[in-house]
Amino acid sequence: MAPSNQLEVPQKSRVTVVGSGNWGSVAAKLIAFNTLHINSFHDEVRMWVFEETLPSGENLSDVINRTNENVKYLPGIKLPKNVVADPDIEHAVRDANMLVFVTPHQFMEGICKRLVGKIREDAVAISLIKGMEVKREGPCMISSLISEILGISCCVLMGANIANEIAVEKFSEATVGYRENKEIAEKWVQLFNTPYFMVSAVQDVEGVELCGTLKNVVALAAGFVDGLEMGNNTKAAIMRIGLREMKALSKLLFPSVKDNTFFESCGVADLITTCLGGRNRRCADAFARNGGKRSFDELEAEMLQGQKLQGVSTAKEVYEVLSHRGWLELFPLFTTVHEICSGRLAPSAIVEYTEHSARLPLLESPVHLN
Ligand SMILES: NC(=O)C1=CN([C@@H]2O[C@H](COP(=O)(O)OP(=O)(O)OC[C@H]3O[C@@H](n4cnc5c(N)ncnc54)[C@H](O)[C@@H]3O)[C@@H](O)[C@H]2O)C=CC1
Ligand SMILES: O=C(CO)COP(=O)(O)O
Repeated sequence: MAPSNQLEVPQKSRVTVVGSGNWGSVAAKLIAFNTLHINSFHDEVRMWVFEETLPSGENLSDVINRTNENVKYLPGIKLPKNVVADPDIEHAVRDANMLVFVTPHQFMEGICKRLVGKIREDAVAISLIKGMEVKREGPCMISSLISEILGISCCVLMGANIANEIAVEKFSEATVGYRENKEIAEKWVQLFNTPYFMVSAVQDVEGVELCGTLKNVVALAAGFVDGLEMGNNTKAAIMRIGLREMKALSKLLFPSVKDNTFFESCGVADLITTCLGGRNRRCADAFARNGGKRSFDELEAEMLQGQKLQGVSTAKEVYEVLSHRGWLELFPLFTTVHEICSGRLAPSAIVEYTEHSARLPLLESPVHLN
């Protein structure tokens, strides 16, 4: 029997980051700084790498571990030495009780299915992923997908977070969304918060996640306007109307979504930064300048070098939800963005249809629509 005067040492939390793209690598950098400095976390941060062979013939994960740099997705930034790249996903998650999911959203269902039965029983998750899946029953947010497939609680972290800016430690803010357990949310805040990355928590997981997801569709609209050289007033109009549609759709889908969430970093601030400086905006700008003649797949491959756009597939997913529920006419901006991306309308349609949207008196009383 253990001597009765022996103090029980609390177990340190072990963190694994599932994903190592542009934001995934920066998230690992933020987290690894904190795990080194906060006693309740184990120093090492595992980062699962979707393995690929670099032009040099080396594996990406080997290069990250040798150079402490993700030379493909975050070149020029040193990662702390306690970030360990691991190409074996089951091995990477095995010992972790805090799982940070940060991959493009289209890969998450497959990843979760691979992890069933492979994670610790006491594991909790957070999703940094901006996107959704559409099932026969309706939209399924990525945090719900994680919770449902893996049977664990899942918070979200979203915000005005262009990864390359946070990588060089420029100040920004982020919002953690949680469902019930404030203690877990506070632990996530502690894990991410640094002097240049200010994180706060709100009890509105769907509101936070829908903000992060839907703003990518508005960013495409903003990019079209830039590509058409329509100027700042038009772009501001697109952002305002987009925000209105974001709020209306979020509340229609989840009546519990709170108005205040749209004023957090995950809301209006993320919308602004993505419409000014994001990848979705940049590719949509090029799409419009080419008169819609080069596909988004082609532009993504050429302009992003392996990084992935989320807005184009999200626009399609949103369109499916709207169409299934008979709401297309209530959301002209969201609808038009998908129709432009899929080649049914010219990029200039964004303004014609948005003018129509601006005149719609709708969406303040969504209860009528259910
Ligand atoms: N980059 C940014 O500034 C920000 C991104 N986000 C969100 O974070 C999420 C992840 O984006 P990033 O880290 O930027 O990724 P990324 O777009 O830079 O990189 C793509 C990633 O997907 C991986 N990949 C490619 N094929 C795969 C497959 N079949 N299965 C699994 N993984 C595969 C690649 O290895 C790479 O890690 C997205 O939802 C994005 O919207 C959120 C905030 C900021
Ligand atoms: O989500 C982002 C910033 O918060 C990044 O947006 P992009 O994927 O358009 O670059």
